[in-house]
Amino acid sequence: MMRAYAVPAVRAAEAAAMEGLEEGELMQRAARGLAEVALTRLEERGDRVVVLAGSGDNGGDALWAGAHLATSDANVVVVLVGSREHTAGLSAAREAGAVVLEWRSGSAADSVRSALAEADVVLDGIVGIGGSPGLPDHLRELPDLIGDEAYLIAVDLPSGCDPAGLVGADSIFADETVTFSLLKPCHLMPATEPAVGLLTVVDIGVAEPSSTPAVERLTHDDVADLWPVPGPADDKYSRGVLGSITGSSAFTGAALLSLTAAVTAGAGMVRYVGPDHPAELLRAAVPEAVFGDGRCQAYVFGSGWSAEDADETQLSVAREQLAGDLPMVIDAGGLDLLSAPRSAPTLLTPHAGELKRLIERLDLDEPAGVAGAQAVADHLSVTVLLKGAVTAVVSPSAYGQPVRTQADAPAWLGTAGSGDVLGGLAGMLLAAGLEPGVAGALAALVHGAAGRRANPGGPVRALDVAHALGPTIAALLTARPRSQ
Ligand SMILES: NC(=O)C1=CN([C@@H]2O[C@H](COP(=O)(O)OP(=O)(O)OC[C@H]3O[C@@H](n4cnc5c(N)ncnc54)[C@H](O)[C@@H]3O)[C@@H](O)[C@H]2O)[C@@H](O)CC1
Repeated sequence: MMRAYAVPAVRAAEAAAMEGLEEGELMQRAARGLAEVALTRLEERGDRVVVLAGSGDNGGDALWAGAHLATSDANVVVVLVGSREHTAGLSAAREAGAVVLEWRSGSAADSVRSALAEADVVLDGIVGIGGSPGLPDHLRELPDLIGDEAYLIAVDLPSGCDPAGLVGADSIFADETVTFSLLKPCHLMPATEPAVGLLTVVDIGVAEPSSTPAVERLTHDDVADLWPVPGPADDKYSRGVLGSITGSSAFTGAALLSLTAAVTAGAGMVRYVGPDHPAELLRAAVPEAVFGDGRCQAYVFGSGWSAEDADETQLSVAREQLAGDLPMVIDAGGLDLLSAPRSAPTLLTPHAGELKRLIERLDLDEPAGVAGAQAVADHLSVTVLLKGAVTAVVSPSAYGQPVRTQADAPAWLGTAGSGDVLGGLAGMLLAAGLEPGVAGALAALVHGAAGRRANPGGPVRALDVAHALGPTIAALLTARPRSQ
């Protein structure tokens, strides 16, 4: 499990770690760890380093690391970009032989431009967790000035990223981010993670807070502890029966993909509710399915139909179940049916466009992203799984749960029908008794992993992803035994 903590919790943990240490010791540890990483990255690249140093302690880390690098014979140019700088760090860098330039306002001098264009490694110490979203105005052109060959290491976080990870803004896009002991939300959130690059954690001795993290991410090692593995006393009913109200005459494939995913991922049983056209196809393609409504432990509905042209039986079963108390995954067209809070466990699975529509229909204030998903989750008392390259699972604030994010999927998974597979998979997990937050995160992880396994390094079709679920789950379950 990866956990990221909000800035106040990080600051409190750092303050606790500093008690009993000499002043500046944490910064020294951070700078040494950072310099070690930079030295390794320099090995095959050259010896020219540019240190971009801002006003705060983040700049201090970068300056001290610059001093270490200069002592190790790197050719270091410091560029001071803030209104002031960490005095001791700057003196150390100077004494170690670094050249010091300034770019505090306006456009960059030629000396700064050529240092940036020729750098082998750039350390971004402009701003860290004390920063607000966006680069300072005068540094907007900075990303264009850094040579294509340079390896860009962000100190703690890429400057310009919202530390909370909620707002996308102009920022540095790093090849690697070196952070210290604790992850921050921006490292794992959809709006900011793309700027982070490879994430390296240097342990500087700050202990993990005991408070709830702001963001959590499941890793492959967590799957065995969470996946509903049947025991000898189980049968198809106790394992969970999923009702799938998916597909339509126009979108027959959505039903096929949803059911195939649920069956392949290990549903005890799947009941299909829908018109003849997908049903005939399903009788041949998913012989395990049972047709017509009946006793279920959870439902998935909405994939492959819209509320305007859905089949009448589908609509009436969906509406009846919506008013009932069974867990549900609500996908695609089904999202239009929900306007009032639901007390039973509910997982909505919109993509960004569907979330935007939902926010507009519900007349909520937040525009989009994780904040938008949170507003919907709070308004409807549901868990929202916002699909994307980084998928976020957001539960109502009252639950006190962290935002869960997963980034397991190759970009090839952005293909028609992929979401139908995810819906069937998540539905199967709800039917097995998992709560929506865990079911959503686990489904996103397994879906992404199956997307890789279906055709490593190349394009995938959704049906292959659904077929890859069984072997993917087996591999995840057998890679590490369940904890006791
Ligand atoms: N507290 C500690 O013990 C440790 C702190 N560390 C470092 O300290 C950093 C936090 O230091 P600070 O609290 O000084 O904060 P920062 O270094 O992130 O920066 C705050 C400074 O940047 C300015 N600033 C804010 N937003 C800006 C923006 N968008 N553009 C430009 N300037 C902006 C502020 O006016 C302030 O001067 C961490 O990210 C980490 O790198 C590390 O040394 C590890 C130990």
